[in-house]
Amino acid sequence: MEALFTTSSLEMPIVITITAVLLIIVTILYVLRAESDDKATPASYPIVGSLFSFLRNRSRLREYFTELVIRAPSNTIKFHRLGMRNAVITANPANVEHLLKTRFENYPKGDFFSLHLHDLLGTGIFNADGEAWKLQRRVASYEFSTRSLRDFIAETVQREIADRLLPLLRKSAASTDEEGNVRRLDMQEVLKRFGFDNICKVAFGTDPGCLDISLPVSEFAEAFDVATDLIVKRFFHPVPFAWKVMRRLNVGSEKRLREAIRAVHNFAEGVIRTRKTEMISVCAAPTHQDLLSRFLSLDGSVMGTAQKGSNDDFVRDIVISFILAGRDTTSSALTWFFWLVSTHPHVEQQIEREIARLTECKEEGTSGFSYEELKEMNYLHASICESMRLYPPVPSDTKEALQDDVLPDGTTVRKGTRVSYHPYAMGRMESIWGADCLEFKPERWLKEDENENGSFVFVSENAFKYPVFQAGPRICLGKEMAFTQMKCIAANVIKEFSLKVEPDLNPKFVSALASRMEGGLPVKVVKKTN
Ligand code: HEM
Repeated sequence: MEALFTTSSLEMPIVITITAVLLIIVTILYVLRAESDDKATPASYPIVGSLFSFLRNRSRLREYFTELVIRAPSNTIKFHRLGMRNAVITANPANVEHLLKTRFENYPKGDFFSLHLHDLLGTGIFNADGEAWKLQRRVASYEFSTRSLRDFIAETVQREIADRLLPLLRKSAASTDEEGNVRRLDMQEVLKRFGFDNICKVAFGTDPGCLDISLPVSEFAEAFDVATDLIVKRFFHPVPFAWKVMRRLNVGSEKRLREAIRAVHNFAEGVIRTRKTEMISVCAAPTHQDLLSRFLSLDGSVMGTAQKGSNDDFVRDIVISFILAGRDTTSSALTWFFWLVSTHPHVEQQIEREIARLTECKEEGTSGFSYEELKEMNYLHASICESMRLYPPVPSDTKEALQDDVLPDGTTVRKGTRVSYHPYAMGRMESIWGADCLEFKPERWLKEDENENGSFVFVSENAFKYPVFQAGPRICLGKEMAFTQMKCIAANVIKEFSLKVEPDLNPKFVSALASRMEGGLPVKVVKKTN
């Protein structure tokens, strides 16, 4: 009895104290939240920041951010998260121009991004700022001149299409199951393999032969896949920087990542050694004029100004960066494009008409398309742009402020803040695209040709309203190459085949370094009769 009495006499004050403390905390949180100066900021609390909002929306973060920025009065939100720096996300074109052009020097990729990707990319262009970036940009730009693009289409893309892609699709069209139905093919996987073969030829002059299913799967391609998937996980870990501890202990995903990176580096270093020997034995005249040769031909002193490690490591990093930048972006764009075309038959018909018009004067037996013919395909160009508006291969991109700043819409940015622009949200904004912004309408990119009755020409959109390829000094270096390659594939496929998707397919947009369709794009390949 006495003991009981003693306990309850102690319990009461404890309960009261805990309740009072909780009430005070809740009140402080509420007041601080109400005092937050921001427009459509996710609910934020001291110390934990917007952690609860993120946890609640963790399975749909991109959609959540899209809703928030579209709702925000100036299409910009601010937040912070436990253990992370303050962050801003904007879908305001004036802010995007400010970040990517006007105050370009104040918004590099920054340490946060670079730290996460350094093990795989080192100081390659995709992960570099300052002098290292400038040098790579200047040297690599020759690889993307009009002349190089013309050769690239004729020698690389057309060959991959004629020798591998079209035979694979013909085989698929003829392959039936026990009930006589055409078997389905994962078009996303096919396009991904095409992209990898292609970019390896541009960067290295080597052909991993991923699209040739008679060859064994390339170890390099496999290791590259594992390495990129695992390194991206570092950004999405629930506990920021937990990956660093795992890396130190060499356990779990970090152990597998280390092995995959080793395999990627070994392969790249092997190619570099072979090429150097070739260059010496043919008196410094490289047999291939690809990115690798361009960088190996540079004077060591030029490289020395831009990098810290050995020249060979630097060249290796550069080449790997290019493979990463050019690998999944075009396949992602084309996967969504083919799905949209197959669900919008009038768009497919318009593209067919455009191809027929351009090929009617061609000599009998001439196959493929020249660089000039591809340039004239305005409707196809508009359809690809329209598809990337709704499904951008890079749905958002982040910079880091070097100094305090104020964005054109008045948002204050503290030094070290991570500022992202959001092409995915921007492609869905009425204020930019009008009331029909959620519809797939290639026509919005076309206007009547003043010189030719009944013809239409493509009209590009302001790059800061449509930053799908980024914009300003760091605009995607492979933009023209990507368009020529995508148009060449699309025109060849649509000319010969229809890709049929299940009518009730409701694909999910997921993103890592580049976006993709969850579960792939299963299609029935049907050969056209014409
Ligand atoms: C549809 C296809 C493509 C899209 C939408 C796209 C988009 C982008 C974007 C948004 C960036 C900026 C990324 C960042 O700084 O974080 C970028 C950079 C870059 N892209 Fe592309 N890209 C595509 C295809 C290609 C291809 C085929 C190549 C060829 C090699 C390529 C090479 C590069 C390079 C080298 C950079 C870095 C440029 C720099 O930092 O100066 N891209 N791209």
